[in-house]
Amino acid sequence: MLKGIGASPGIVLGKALVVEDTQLVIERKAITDCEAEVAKLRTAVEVSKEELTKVKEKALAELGEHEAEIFEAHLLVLEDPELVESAVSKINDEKVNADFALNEIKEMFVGMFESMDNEYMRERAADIKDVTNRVLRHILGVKVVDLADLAEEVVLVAHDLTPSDTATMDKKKVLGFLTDIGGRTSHTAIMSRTLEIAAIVGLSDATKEIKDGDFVAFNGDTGEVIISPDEETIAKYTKLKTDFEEYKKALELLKGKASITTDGRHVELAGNIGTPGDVEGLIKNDAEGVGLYRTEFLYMDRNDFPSEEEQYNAYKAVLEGMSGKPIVIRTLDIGGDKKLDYLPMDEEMNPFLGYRAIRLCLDRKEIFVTQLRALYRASVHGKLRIMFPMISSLEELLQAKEVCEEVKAQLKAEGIAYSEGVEVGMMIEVPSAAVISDVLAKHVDFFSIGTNDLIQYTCAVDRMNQKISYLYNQFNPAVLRLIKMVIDNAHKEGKWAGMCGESAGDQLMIPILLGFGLDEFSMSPISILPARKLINSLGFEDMKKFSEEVLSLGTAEEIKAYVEKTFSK
Ligand SMILES: C=C(OP(=O)(O)O)C(=O)O
Ligand SMILES: [Mg+2]
Repeated sequence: MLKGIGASPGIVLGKALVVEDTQLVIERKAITDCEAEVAKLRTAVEVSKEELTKVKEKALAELGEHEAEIFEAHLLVLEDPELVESAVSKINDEKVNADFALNEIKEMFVGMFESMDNEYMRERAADIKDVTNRVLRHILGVKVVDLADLAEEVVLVAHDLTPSDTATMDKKKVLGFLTDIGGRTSHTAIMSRTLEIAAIVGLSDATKEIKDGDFVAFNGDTGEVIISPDEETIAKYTKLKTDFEEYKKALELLKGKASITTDGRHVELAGNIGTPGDVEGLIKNDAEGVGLYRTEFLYMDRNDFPSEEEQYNAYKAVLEGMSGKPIVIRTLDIGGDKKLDYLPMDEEMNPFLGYRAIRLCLDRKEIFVTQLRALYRASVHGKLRIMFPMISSLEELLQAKEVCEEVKAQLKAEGIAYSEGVEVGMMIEVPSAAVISDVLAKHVDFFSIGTNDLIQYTCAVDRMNQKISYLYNQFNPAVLRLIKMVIDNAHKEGKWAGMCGESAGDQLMIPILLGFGLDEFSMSPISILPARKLINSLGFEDMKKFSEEVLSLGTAEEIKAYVEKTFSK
């Protein structure tokens, strides 16, 4: 049995597909039949082209133009005669095997592009490497795990999954994810919840312990994986799976119902998304709005900044897709662990404490202005709320708001329409902002508490570091006091307070947050109906008392135990 961190609920029984970075072994061989080697190369190129065309069409249909662009770039590389014909000449001139010839040409081009003083060209090197490796695998007969074209239903086992893996894979065939690294708030974990695919992350050596084709059973809630389970275990997991499916059916009945406590307090249950494509999941789960649209995904996996028009279209799609429900769109939160290939940044000792998010946007104002123009232009298509990430002082907030005013003035001068009703708010994820939230509340329409970062900054504990993850605890009394303070300060100024960190959708945190008076809870779409079920069963007045008791406790452990004891009833 393996134990990791339950990242996305669900009971899964299925066959494992271990996604490894297969090392290609390429040797120089003297050959006599050049024609046969050239044919081998050409066939492999054709097969790769067919594969890429299929993947591209699929990405275009399911995910949109931007995701499909990666594959278009790969196809262009294969269609470039320079690459393939150079390899053909090498086979004929030097009498060498096809894989060796292609690999040499690859190395030459990659070296050339990598040494160029141009970010875009350096990026091309990665495309050439990727696509030629695909061809090489075909020449060598190395099994290519094409996540977009899976033959049967599988449980993906990987060291980690990249954003392009999760973007391109065939979601209908993927029963679940098991990864070696990651925590509850890592990319794979967030993605698995968005896609509603059961997942366990942080398993340490799942890729070593689980062999390709092994039958596995796992529980995405508890983080337990059983490799080659016996009959009794299979029966147990099958029963759990049925129970889970019944629970999901009960949740279905809550669609269209209000999120209201037994004594009549309404709250808003919104969803967190990364791309316009995620709106479908929100509608399916009856979200009452979007509480966090992480726009950085628009900027990732590409060669240059997205244009104003491209951004406008993405924001418009979300606003329209949610038919007038409120949509909080967060301005670019890049830096820390989220890097852009085309935006070179200095090495930093502490990237999470460094040049990121609003700091970067205020410094590189042109990036910020383009995004804000797109946002205000899109505002006429729905109910937009703009939110700034990582604000740590009043000065930063005022500067960011000033840029909004400049953008509005620009649009007005150009005769471009925007809505006057756009709310402007900020995330509370830095302790200094929480501490002066009484002052900040006067200048915003709302706060949204980002516990993922607030916990790491309050407790000085890196949210990605497994070794100290025992210190990363949402029940930490210091964190809870800050949350309560922020909500109270918002309310004193007549503003609303929400939360878009992972804690907002946590069944053990919801009773406390409700008692603190949180107005909006924004979470992974799959957590919405379970949250509604819970809230509908709780009394606001009872939770107020309960949360006061929680605040009187001294340690995270005591608090967690107290919540568990109270709600296990
Ligand atoms: C929602 C948050 O932002 P992110 O997870 O994108 O850093 C947070 O910090 O809680
Ligand atoms: Mg954050």
